[in-house]
Amino acid sequence: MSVQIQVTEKSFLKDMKPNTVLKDIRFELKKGSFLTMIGPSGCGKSTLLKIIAGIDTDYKGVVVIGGKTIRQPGIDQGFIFQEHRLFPWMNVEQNIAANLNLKDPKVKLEVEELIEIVRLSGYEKAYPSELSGGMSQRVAIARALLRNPQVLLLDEPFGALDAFTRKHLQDVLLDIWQKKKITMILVTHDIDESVYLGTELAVLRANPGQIQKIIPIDLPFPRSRTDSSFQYLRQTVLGEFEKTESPMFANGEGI
Ligand SMILES: Nc1ncnc2c1ncn2[C@@H]1O[C@H](COP(=O)(O)OP(=O)(O)OP(=O)(O)O)[C@@H](O)[C@H]1O
Repeated sequence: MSVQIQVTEKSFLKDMKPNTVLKDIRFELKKGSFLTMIGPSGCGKSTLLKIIAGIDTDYKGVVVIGGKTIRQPGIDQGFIFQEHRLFPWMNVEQNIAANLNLKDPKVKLEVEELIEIVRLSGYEKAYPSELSGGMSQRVAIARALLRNPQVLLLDEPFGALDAFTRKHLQDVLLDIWQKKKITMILVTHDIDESVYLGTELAVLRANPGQIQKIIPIDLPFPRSRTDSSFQYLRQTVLGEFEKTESPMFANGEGI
């Protein structure tokens, strides 16, 4: 399903006055795109994601997913947070099924398939306390996928993980994206991650949050971080960062 986003204005109250956080954000994604989004802290990335998810409806504009105007959260918009938010009293398969009945053979089969896709076979009966952060995040991803979302929205999903686990989960996510052909929108603070995953990359600037540039990432998959074309795109993204004039970008690290 295609995604059309038009956020003409989003404000929050600050010191009793409206403070414009997002302004004139307009873009369209084709079905199966993978948009990565980066920008300085506080530029409104999470707010934009919540608007697309239908969690925040207090803004001027419209979000249309597959021809339907989004006015509330729904199963078409899966949302993955930085922390996994699993139920501690449920095991892996119960967490994935959540409010769906695991005794239903169709649900059970789909849960089993997803456990394989997110590479958690053997951990079906494990509880969140027995899982690493990366494993827990894979459970959260499987739970969202079971609802067959049109769009999967991911807010810094790997931000709390170590570099090795993060790289592994990036490949798991790409695998899911290729198998399920879901449109993905992922917010990250990591330039490498944004170039490694995205088919297009949006750089946002702050005060108010606006799109600085949308950069197409035309590299074939699987991608190699050491390729000169990868490095070239990384530099292009860095150049756009510097234009956002945040001192945090100056050393070329993550944001
Ligand atoms: N519920 C709220 N009430 C008031 N202001 C808010 C609220 N949520 C976000 N803001 C403000 O909106 C701006 C954008 O916040 P948001 O969390 O979307 O930024 P972000 O780009 O995701 O930041 P970060 O990269 O640090 O996570 C910030 O100035 C923040 O203080």
